Amino acid sequence: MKTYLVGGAVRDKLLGIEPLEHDWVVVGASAEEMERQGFQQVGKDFPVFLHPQTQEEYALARTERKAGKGYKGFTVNADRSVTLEQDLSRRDLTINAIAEDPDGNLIDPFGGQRDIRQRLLRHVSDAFVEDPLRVLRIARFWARFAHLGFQVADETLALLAQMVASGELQHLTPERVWKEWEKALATQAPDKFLQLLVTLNAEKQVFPELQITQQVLQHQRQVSALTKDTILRFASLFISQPQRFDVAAFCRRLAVPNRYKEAAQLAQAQQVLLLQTDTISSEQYFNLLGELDYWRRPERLNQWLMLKTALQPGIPQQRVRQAAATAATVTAQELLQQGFTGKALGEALTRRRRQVFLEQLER
Ligand SMILES: Nc1ccn([C@@H]2O[C@H](COP(=O)(O)OP(=O)(O)OP(=O)(O)O)[C@@H](O)[C@H]2O)c(=O)n1
Ligand SMILES: [Mg+2]
Repeated sequence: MKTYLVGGAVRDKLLGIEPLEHDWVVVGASAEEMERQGFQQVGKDFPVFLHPQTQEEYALARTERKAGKGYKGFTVNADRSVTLEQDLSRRDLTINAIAEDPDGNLIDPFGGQRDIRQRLLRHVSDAFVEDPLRVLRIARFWARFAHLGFQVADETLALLAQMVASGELQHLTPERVWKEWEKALATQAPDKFLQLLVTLNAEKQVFPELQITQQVLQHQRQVSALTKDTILRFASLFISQPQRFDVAAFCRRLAVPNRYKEAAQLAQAQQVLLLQTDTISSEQYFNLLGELDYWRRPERLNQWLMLKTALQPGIPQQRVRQAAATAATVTAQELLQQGFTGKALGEALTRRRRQVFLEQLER
C-alpha cells in the first residue's frame, strides 16, 4: 500500500500558496485494510476515509464511469489493482492531477506542471464531460486563479460549451450548485465565476432568474474589492435586479442559507438609495434606520454601509454609525417614566431618536 498527496495541496504548493487542506490517495489497499488501520469511511458512494489522527481525507485510488443521469449515475471501481495513473486520469484539470510521493517526487502524467507554468486550466481527458458540475468548478478555479494569470485552455472552453449545450447542467442539484457558488464567492474574483458562466450560457441552466448584466458584474467587483464577506458579495448581485425579482423564492429554490437571503433582500429593497448618486440627506439616513429595522437589528446598518461605500466611497460611514448608536440609547423605558403610553409612546420614541440622530449627524 502506498500513499500520495494529490489534488489542491500539490497544486497550491507548486503555485507557492499555502494549501487549504490535504487530500491523499491510497494505492494497493482495500476498504477493510483501511478500517483495520483505524481509518473511518466517510463517503457512502466513494471509498473515502478519514485519518484517525489528522482527520484528513484518504481516498482509495479509483476509476469512475458515468452510467446514468445526475450525480448518482457513476459506477466506481476501487479495487486494489487500480493504479495511481488511472486515478489521476479521471480528475478534472491537469493542474489538479499531480501526485507527490512520500519522498517528494512528483508524478505528473498529464503535464500539470507545464500547465502551471503556462497558467492554463486544461482538462485531463475526454472523460471530463461526464461530470457537469465541472463547468461550475472550472469557473470557480478561474475566479480563484485569474489574478495569477490563469486562463481556460481553448480546447477546455470548447468542451465546457459542449457540456452546457447538452443541457446536463439542469440535472445538478441546488445544493451542489450553491456549494460551488459559495466557494466562488470566497475567491479573489467572484465576478469571473459569473462571467465565465455567462460566456458559456450556463447561467441560464443553473440560475435563470438572475440577470447578470454588466452593472451586476460591476457591483460584484466593487463589493468584492472592499470585503471578503461572502454574504455581502452575494447581496451585491441584487442591487440592480428588477423590483419584481423574487429574492426569497430564488434563495429557497437554490437552498441558499437565510443569512445570505436576508442580506440579498436588504440589497434589493434598498436599491434606490444604494444607487442614488446625489448626497444622502440626514433625513434619508434617519428613514433608512427605520427601513432596516436598525433598532432591533443594528448589524443591518453595517451591511448597508458596506454596500453603499463599495458603490460610492466617501460616505460618512463612521458618523452615521455613531449617530445611530447614540439615538439607540433613547429607550422606551425612560419615555414610559415620563408618562408616555400606547401610540403616543411610539411616536415620542421616534421623535426623540430622530432629534438625537440629526443633532449627532450634523454636529
Ligand atoms: N468534480 C471533481 C471534484 C474533484 N476532483 C478531483 O479531486 C481533487 C480534490 O477535490 P477538491 O478538494 O474539491 O478540490 P481541490 O483541487 O483540492 O481544491 P481546494 O483547494 O479547493 O480543496 C481535485 O484536485 C481533483 O483532482 C475532480 O476531478 N472532479
Ligand atoms: Mg481539496
